[in-house]
Amino acid sequence: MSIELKNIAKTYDNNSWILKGINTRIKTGEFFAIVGPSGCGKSTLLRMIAGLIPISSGDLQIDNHSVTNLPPCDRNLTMVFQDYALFPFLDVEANVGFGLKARKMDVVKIEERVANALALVDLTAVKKRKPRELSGGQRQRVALARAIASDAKICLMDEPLSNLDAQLRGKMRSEIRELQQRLGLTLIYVTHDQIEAMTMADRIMVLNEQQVQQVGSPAEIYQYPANSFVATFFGTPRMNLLKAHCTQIHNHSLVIDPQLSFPTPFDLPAGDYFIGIRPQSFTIVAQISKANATIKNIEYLGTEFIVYVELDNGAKIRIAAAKQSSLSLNERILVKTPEDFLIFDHAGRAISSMKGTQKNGRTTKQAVQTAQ
Ligand SMILES: Nc1ncnc2c1ncn2[C@@H]1O[C@H](COP(=O)(O)OP(=O)(O)OP(=O)(O)O)[C@@H](O)[C@H]1O
Repeated sequence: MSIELKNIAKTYDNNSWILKGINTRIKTGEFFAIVGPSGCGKSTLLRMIAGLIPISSGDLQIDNHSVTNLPPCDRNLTMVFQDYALFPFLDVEANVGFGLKARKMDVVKIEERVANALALVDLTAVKKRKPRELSGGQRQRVALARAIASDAKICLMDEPLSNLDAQLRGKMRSEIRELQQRLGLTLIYVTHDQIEAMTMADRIMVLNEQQVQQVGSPAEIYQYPANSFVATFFGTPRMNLLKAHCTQIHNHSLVIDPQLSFPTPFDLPAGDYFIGIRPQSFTIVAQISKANATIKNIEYLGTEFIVYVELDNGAKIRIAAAKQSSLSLNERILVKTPEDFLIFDHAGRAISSMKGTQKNGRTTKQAVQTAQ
């Protein structure tokens, strides 16, 4: 079942907008993540889709029919909450079958559906236990089983893994993804965790400052972020964002002074910009004669080092270095201009991915030069 959000907006007090102009179409069978920082309105949007709170303006359609004014029970969807919302006095089986019983479904049919759902999430052995007798991961699975048993084709999940430890979160991520695929669910998944969104979703909607910043596949969002907010929200460690200035240069040579200089393959008007560089895109050369930076801190992460570097102009950058690197604190190094970088205008809007880009085959007479 597809879901369409048409110009949806929300205000709680008729004064300030929590969300505005939210437009998107979620396709049948899609795993769609809604991501953004705390307080950006993710849960509000999900609750409006569920019908738990009213939509202030705009229209919500499921399979091309408006459901904006329908109660939750008529929207053919189910929801998994952050705290799982299990009844403590009911055992696992009764929790999973609760909604079906409330819908007055035939008892034999309920038993069959519950048994199937519990088998799918591997909980048959603990079906007589109360929620307090389960681990966090098992409680999470009961909530999943309840969603599965409802047989709704749309499932909404609000930070369902945030109460679990890192190891279990990793395991549950792939279990949820696998279930979603197997059952052909249209799944809308709210999280503030960019890694969760990147690893699970077919497409991601990034929310910030009341608005949609970008909708795209994980690869599109990572490689072609629409703006500097999206660029720095995704990726670990965070993308470096350096203030830059574009100057006219002469004789096709590039302005190097004082630090890194970035050749732009097309003309840019003179002015202020930001250069975005992933920490993995830098290379460091331990070459004291041409050094342009100093190592200020080194973090060992097992597979790589994160090296915190200060360029001689005072700009601070994060560099991901291979674990074989032998670098030491306060060492003078040469940071080379990376080939792979993004350019944003002064307001943070992406101008272009620069890797391999060449407009009209022309050599540029401009360079974007980092400034502090
Ligand atoms: N019932 C309410 N009345 C008034 N304001 C509310 C209400 N619920 C949420 N808000 C406000 O709406 C904004 C968005 O809240 P929401 O819970 O949707 O954000 P979120 O992105 O899900 O945050 P988090 O990741 O921290 O859960 C916040 O500023 C919050 O204070």
